[in-house]
Amino acid sequence: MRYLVTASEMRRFDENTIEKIGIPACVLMERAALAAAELTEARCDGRGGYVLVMCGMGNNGGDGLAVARLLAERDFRVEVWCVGNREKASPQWKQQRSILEKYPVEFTDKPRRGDYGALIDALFGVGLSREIKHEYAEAVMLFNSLEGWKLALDVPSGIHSDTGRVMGCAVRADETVTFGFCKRGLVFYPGCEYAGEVSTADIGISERSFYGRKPEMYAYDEEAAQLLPKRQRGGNKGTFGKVLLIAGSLNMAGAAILAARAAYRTGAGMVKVITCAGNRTILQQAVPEALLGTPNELDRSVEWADVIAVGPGLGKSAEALSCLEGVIYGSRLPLLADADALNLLAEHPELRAALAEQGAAGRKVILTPHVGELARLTGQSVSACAEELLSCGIALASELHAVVTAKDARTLICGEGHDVCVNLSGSNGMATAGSGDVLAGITAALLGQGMDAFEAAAVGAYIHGRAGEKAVGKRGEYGCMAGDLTAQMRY
Ligand SMILES: NC(=O)C1=CN([C@@H]2O[C@H](COP(=O)(O)OP(=O)(O)OC[C@H]3O[C@@H](n4cnc5c(N)ncnc54)[C@H](OP(=O)(O)O)[C@@H]3O)[C@@H](O)[C@H]2O)[C@@H](O)CC1
Ligand SMILES: Nc1ncnc2c1ncn2[C@@H]1O[C@H](COP(=O)(O)OP(=O)(O)O)[C@@H](O)[C@H]1O
Ligand SMILES: [K+]
Repeated sequence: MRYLVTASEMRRFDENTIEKIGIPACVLMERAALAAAELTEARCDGRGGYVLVMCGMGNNGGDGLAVARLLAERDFRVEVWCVGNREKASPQWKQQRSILEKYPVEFTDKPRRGDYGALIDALFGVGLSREIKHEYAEAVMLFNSLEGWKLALDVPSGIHSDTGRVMGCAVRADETVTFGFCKRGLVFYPGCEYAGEVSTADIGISERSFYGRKPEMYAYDEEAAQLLPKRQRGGNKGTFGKVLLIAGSLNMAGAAILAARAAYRTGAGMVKVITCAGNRTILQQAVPEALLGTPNELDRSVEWADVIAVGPGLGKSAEALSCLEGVIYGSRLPLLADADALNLLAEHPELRAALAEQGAAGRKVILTPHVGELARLTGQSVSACAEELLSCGIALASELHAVVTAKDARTLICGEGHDVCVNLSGSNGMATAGSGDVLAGITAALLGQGMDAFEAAAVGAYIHGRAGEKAVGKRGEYGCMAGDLTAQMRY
């Protein structure tokens, strides 16, 4: 698990480290600079050569000046390019600048070479507070146009460290070395594309610096796959969760097939699909392992199940609505609502209120909206929801007392009383119809195996993304279809 921090959280941890723990700010800066200098040396194969360091007037620029010094000591030929008004330079910047006087570096008002081995961006870090304009924008553009390996210190200049947005223009780096904790903007689009490969350097700011207030966002790495529910050796198909899937409508059998397969491939003991009569033959052929039922046997099926997933390809017919009413009013089983179940909830405030009441009373509920569904549920525009996925996800989770998997290229898992989990696995080859149905099946299966709703949603999103990465590895970004995801699932 890795923390993802905002600029203000990072500032708080910096201050705690300096003021409460007592590590001087210059020590932190020196350690940051050392990490960057070592990375630069490794990437330049110890060959020396010309290095350009572009520095702003804040502490990010101060880091840059310290890196310039360390590289000059390691036989690099260093050019330092300072951009901005010196009168506004930070105290640490001034200190680093005066130390640098004694070292053999060249100060330039504009880079003139075409053969830099490395270019270091230390214009702005977490202190970027507005759009980049005028001389700064020109500097960023010129920096980007130069050839050579580019390293950003802390954050590529111009990327908003909390959101990943481009503030006017931004440095395109090959690598970013971020200090202390990974900044949120380095994992969100488009920031992650500007950052290149990201590494986090330990500069002496650790969990010790939290002082009771830890970061509010994190992401799982590989370890998420280890969080799958343990499979009892002596178990049988009844032990591993009976998933009731209410999915598919006329001409939409595929959603039910994908979700059912995904649930089985995530360890569900039994999957029963309630779908319209017209889908029976195709479902039985495509997923012979699934049990089948019709909407008029809903009550009996609910009694049989351990978990209910409702919505993929369901449509919004009267029959679909009555199924949704049935699983809300007629059951307190863990419930996952996806796709058309969400669209129906958006149109039926009484159902939504009932679900909220059940969530408050402890029913495990997961909603898995994509941005369009979130827009219907929140009454905002699709573009507003895409821009504000985090606040929309948090608001919906707290209104319904539910876990919300707000799906996008970076899916956010939000739940009352939980920090936000960002899913970092996945690939753009998954932007293909039916990927969401696979996620619904995976998450429902985890819920059916007894996982806590938040963990089921977070681990589900992670393994879904991993399946997508493997499918894309096999079929390519263009060739990947949702069915390839279930084929690649292996734990
Ligand atoms: N604290 C610590 O102990 C440690 C901190 N560390 C390092 O410090 C970095 C944070 O430093 P920071 O807070 O000084 O902010 P930074 O990113 O340099 O930018 C501020 C400067 O930019 C300016 N400015 C902003 N936006 C602008 C715009 N659009 N256009 C033009 N100007 C703009 C702003 O000017 P102003 O807004 O005041 O006009 C100010 O001059 C952090 O990322 C890490 O690298 C590490 O050494 C580890 C220890
Ligand atoms: N570029 C991407 N990177 C990672 N995951 C993606 C990307 N694009 C789509 N996905 C994932 O694919 C799934 C698409 O779901 P959804 O939009 O509901 O599809 P559908 O409704 O067609 O089944 C979501 O889980 C989303 O996070
Ligand atoms: K930077």
